[in-house]
Amino acid sequence: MSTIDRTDDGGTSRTNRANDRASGSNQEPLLEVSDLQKHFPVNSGLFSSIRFDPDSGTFPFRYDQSSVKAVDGVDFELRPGETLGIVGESGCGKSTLARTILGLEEPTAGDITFDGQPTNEIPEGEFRKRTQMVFQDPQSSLNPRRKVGHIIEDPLEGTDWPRSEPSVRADAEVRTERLGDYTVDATVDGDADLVLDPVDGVATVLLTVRPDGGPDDQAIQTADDVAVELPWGFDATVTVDDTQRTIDVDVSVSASKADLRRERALELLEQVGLKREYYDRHPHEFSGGQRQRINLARALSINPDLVVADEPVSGLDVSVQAQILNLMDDLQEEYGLTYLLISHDLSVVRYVADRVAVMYLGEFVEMAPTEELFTEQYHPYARALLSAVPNPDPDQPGIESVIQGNVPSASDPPRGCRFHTRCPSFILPDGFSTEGYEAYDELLEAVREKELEGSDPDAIVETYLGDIDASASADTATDAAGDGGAIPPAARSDARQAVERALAGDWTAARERLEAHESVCQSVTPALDPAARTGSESAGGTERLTACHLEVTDQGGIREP
Ligand SMILES: Nc1ncnc2c1ncn2[C@@H]1O[C@H](COP(=O)(O)OP(=O)(O)OP(=O)(O)O)[C@@H](O)[C@H]1O
Repeated sequence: MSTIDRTDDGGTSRTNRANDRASGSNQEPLLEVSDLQKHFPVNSGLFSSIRFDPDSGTFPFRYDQSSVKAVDGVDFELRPGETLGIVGESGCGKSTLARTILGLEEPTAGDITFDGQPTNEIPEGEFRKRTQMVFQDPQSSLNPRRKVGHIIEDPLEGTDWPRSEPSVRADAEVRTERLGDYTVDATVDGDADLVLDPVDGVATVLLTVRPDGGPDDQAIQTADDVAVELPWGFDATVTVDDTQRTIDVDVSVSASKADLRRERALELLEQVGLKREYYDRHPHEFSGGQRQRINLARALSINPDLVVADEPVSGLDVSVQAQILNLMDDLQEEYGLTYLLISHDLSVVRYVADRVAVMYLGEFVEMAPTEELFTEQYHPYARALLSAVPNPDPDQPGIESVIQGNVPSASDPPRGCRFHTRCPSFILPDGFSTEGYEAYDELLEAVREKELEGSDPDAIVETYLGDIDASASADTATDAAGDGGAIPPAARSDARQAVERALAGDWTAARERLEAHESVCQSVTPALDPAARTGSESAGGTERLTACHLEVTDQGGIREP
């Protein structure tokens, strides 16, 4: 599988710019996401939600309220001009996170703040103007029946750009060239904001006034001797008062809204490396890379602050991927864009992201500056993921897992650390061998499910834990328990008592007694906290965050499950 090489043309300057951005990390965040959750109900219809349950009392049915926990408690900040990459296996919740941030999905819980304001308090139109999404598949996200120029203009129409606000005062900022003693007075009529975005309610029109033809101002006798340069869409009427040595310039808007949108689309086509003549063509006349350029032009048309790109180069040739990523980088520089970039392809994220968040089953498990994460991963899942390879099958994009076991269901994620069922660094409780703990855990699971068979406690304990000590190797047994057993005596004794309680019908007490010896990986959900190990602080001062009990700080670093 080929990957994008960061050292190709432009790579060095990109790295430097990323460092510059990192050094600006004391800026206020553009986006703050706090404990964000998005759960989808498993059953949406009334009848499909009703489940047979003989334990439900007189009416043996219950309402199934289970849900897919697609995003389940995500926190992060994104600073202006920064690129945060999000990686994780297929189905871990990346797209749902992006869609929820942009308001395309209603959050189940949590807060999203954009430029200091909760997004649910920002008028929808205003938020739409400042955020855009670049979709995964440029083939399907471009309407084949429409001209690309019109496709690029869509967001402009959607946000009613340019907005006509004749009441907005317009200032003409005059640049004069070689005009000596002349005073230039400029007034702007009408909808100056049609052309230039008003800032703080004042539209600014830059115009350059100079003598037309002659080397000095003595040549100015009439308006014909004055040249005025204006932005596209403006006209100027010039009057020269030679006795007072004043040149009056009246500026008016000459273009219609449609003209202005068209001009903006043409400019954008050029900016994304396409020709103005392409305006009238249709999407099928373009290659995949060109279509993604059109997508970018459309996204940028309304000058957004935040662009969320979900698999923006998926399915493109590697060389074209690099061109598109370089273009995104250039546009970021030019427009001061902030990117949230989702990709299953780790080389893509490495190429453009300043920081990377690794996502697993709806949660972030590690977040770090890109190169530091790629150099050393602190979370076992991040480690496993970075040794995985992208799936080369274009019909099945996603990360082909090299991690043992299946991804657990997002509607019933494991307790504690969600990765513990597949974790190669699972923390065994004191005194247990691996085999001993697996047997103990099976007994605990049977008690949770209320599925113990038989009535003799000793026989039941024997069934689950009986041959562990015998089958454990001498080394394992000695190392694990220190007393020759693979299950510590206290746990074995508690198991016996737990089974007795269960047989007496007190399943809760039985479960709690067994849980007293549970691994911390199962009993406690690790928080995404600064890693405890030396060097957890990156060179740029950004903390490396990791949700793993192996990285617990002195202050605790755990949160309630
Ligand atoms: N509208 C929905 N209704 C129900 N479940 C959904 C919905 N959208 C997503 N899901 C589920 O939420 C989980 C996360 O899906 P999501 O598409 O966000 O993951 P992803 O990481 O983007 O995956 P991929 O890389 O394959 O696109 C999955 O279990 C998915 O089936």
